[in-house]
Amino acid sequence: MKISSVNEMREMDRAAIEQYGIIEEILMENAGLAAFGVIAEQIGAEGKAFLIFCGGGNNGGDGLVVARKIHSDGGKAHIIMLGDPDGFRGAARTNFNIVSRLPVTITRISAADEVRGEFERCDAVVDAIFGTGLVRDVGGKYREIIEMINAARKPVISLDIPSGVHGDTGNVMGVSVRADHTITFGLPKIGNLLYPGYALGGTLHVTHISFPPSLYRSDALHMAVSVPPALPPRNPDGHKGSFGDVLFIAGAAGYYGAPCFAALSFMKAGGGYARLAAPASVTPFIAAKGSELVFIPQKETPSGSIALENRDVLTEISRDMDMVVIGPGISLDRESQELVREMARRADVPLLADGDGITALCGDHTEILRQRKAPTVLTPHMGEMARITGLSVAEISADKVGVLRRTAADLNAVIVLKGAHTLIGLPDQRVFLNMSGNSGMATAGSGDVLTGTIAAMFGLGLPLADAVRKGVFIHGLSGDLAAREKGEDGITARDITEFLPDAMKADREGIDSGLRARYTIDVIA
Ligand SMILES: NC(=O)C1=CN([C@@H]2O[C@H](COP(=O)(O)OP(=O)(O)OC[C@H]3O[C@@H](n4cnc5c(N)ncnc54)[C@H](O)[C@@H]3O)[C@@H](O)[C@H]2O)[C@@H](O)CC1
Ligand SMILES: [K+]
Repeated sequence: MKISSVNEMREMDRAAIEQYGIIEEILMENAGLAAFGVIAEQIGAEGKAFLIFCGGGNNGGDGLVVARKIHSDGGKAHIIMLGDPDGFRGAARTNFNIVSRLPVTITRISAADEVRGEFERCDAVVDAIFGTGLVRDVGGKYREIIEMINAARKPVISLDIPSGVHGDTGNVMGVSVRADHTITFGLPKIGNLLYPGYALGGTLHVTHISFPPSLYRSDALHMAVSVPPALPPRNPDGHKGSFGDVLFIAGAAGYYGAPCFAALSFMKAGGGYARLAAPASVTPFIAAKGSELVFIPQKETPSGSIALENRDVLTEISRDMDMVVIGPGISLDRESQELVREMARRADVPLLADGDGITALCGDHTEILRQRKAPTVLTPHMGEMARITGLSVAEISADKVGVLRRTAADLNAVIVLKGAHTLIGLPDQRVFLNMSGNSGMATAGSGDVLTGTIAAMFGLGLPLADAVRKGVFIHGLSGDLAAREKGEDGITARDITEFLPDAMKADREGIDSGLRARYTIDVIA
């Protein structure tokens, strides 16, 4: 499913109206009707009392449609007008005129306290205060009302997006409604799916409000929920080289975990042949944990990191590889950092840089990436993304998708921006949002497991961009399977690695309905 920005959704609304003559009243009716469907299913309508908080824009207009439907189906709708109804235009005005003639209570309030007592008498709250038109931080009576809604402990249904969440970022503009269900219109907006917005929305439902598919599936929409292609079948006649031959250049004195998790995860996720080039003195420690790996002990710097003088041998080996992974635990040693850059210049096979490997390629050195002929994959977390782009974390957070899109295109790299709902940016400007995974995976070494998993997907034969998306998905699935067994609190990188075979099996044989529901977005009429 595609994901839309606020502007793209405005453009779709405009196109629906102008190109197809689907007038605004129809769109708003569809929106309200779908929302009412969820309300009827979750709460019921007949004999139930609802508080419907409406702002002064079209989101409020949607709320008025819901109020009409509730009334029509035998429920009690009490509309609380926060905005000025004189400001309603178009379809919202039409709906306000209708509800004004119905025996529906409309209370216009200037202070939150005026409705404090109402919450006790209602069965559920409809949040139609702000939608995609939210432009500044929420304050004054709006803030108080939102805090009151959250404190009331009644079921809350948000229309389009929880009021207070920004549609393009998922960030909270001062304060936000916390909903049990959100019905979003047309397509999910970025803010419905990025945290914290995603978590604040409860269960997300999408209705296409009768847009034709040519609009909501348009190629002009660059962002989508990541649904990676199926795993290629394993060749029954294959040998270890048929499932990927990957060189991992990783590790330093004191950093045994990262190289070990990266290379072992590659094996656990179905990869064939992992060669690990780690400092000679570190190799025996890793070998004790992973005798399945093939070791290429490296000459060391005085600090115990991989020395630059290994570059020719590593370049030679890289020629026969399907992929080179560089960076997990490689340290910030000056020589090792230079080695990363040298390998990025020299490796003419796909290169995946992670951790300290990314650091080596930031700042003035990004030019090396632009000049690479073979594909590059980078797997930064937010801090590393800040280093790559020269922006602050706050600046990225204010436009995560835009920054990712521009950077992937600029560096001609596939960039995995790690976090809850990891984003994958491709050089052709497309951005995918991954739905698997959980908070327990925010743990040391988790990124190294991801690196190995992506390499394995490539080794199994998926094209690079698909392999990256699949790797991100399988990594999250593995974490979800681990969490189901152990709970989210205690998951370690080792658990994520250990569950990779189960994740692969589940992916091949069918993911159970509980998890599948979490990974897909509910579409309603
Ligand atoms: N054709 C369309 O455009 C459709 C739009 N729909 C609804 O329309 C919504 C967008 O409508 P609008 O663009 O009118 O915007 P909203 O209804 O989201 O809100 C805009 C209103 O809130 C005010 N506002 C913004 N931030 C504020 C703040 N921090 N404090 C106080 N007031 C603030 C604005 O001045 C404006 O009056 C969507 O989210 C969706 O719910 C749906 O009806 C479907 C069709
Ligand atoms: K809302």
